[in-house]
Amino acid sequence: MIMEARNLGWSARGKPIVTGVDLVVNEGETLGLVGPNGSGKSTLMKLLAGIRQPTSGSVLVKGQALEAMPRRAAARLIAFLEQHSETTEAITVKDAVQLGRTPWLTPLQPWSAEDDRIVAQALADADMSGFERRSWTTLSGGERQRVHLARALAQRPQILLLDEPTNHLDVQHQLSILNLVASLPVTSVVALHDLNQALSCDRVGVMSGGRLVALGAPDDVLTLERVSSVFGVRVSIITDPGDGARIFRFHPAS
Ligand SMILES: Nc1ncnc2c1ncn2[C@@H]1O[C@H](COP(=O)(O)OP(=O)(O)OP(=O)(O)O)[C@@H](O)[C@H]1O
Repeated sequence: MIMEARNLGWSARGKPIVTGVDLVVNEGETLGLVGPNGSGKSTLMKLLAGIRQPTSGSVLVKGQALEAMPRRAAARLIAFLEQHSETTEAITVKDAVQLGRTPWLTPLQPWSAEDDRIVAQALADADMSGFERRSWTTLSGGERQRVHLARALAQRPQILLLDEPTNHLDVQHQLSILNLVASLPVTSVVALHDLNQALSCDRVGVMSGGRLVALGAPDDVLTLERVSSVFGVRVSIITDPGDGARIFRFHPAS
């Protein structure tokens, strides 16, 4: 286990938004988080990232309380791609990705050729090589998303927390980012809206009404009954004749 949430909760002005989440994240796995709008996925991700303090319970990273961990130590372990990331507008793509190295730089260990290499690799992995000198303001929504991913990769974390990383991306880049995340030697927690994409995660957690209502292997968790009741739709499954994979189709409930 690399990360654990124990009875984790967060309330806003007394209103519970995330309640009683117990979650063990296994080292090396890709854990998908799904759930309807407003079910608490982003709030849970922010709690796991340590940028929101729990109003109950705790998050442990490698057995240590995240709340008590110095920011730099936490940033060496965890990188977070937020759903609505913002970056200072005057910045270039290279500057934005270089920011990912910040937790690793010290007066005794200043910027080096190794940092240049890691930044170049992160840009290549996010398919943004060649954009280094471009100003952030000139990028499209999908390109911005890929720069944010490159920044998170340049952080060389042990845990990647990605909140809707495929947002704004064309299908080719959606697939390449999910394949990349699965192939990296890191632990990933990924909030997703596409349930077909969630099927390819190692495990899936389902949020509903601020609670984690199911957790396990995708086929066990994403049953027709659960998808139908949690998302309020009628669901059917078709099988891809090419590889036998299951594919969800959704229909209005009535
Ligand atoms: N600071 C806040 N104050 C009040 N309510 C909040 C606050 N932050 C989140 N909420 C509410 O908590 C609920 C959960 O929000 P959250 O963003 O975690 O959901 P989500 O599952 O990520 O949704 P989506 O799929 O739409 O991104 C929503 O109803 C939201 O309006």
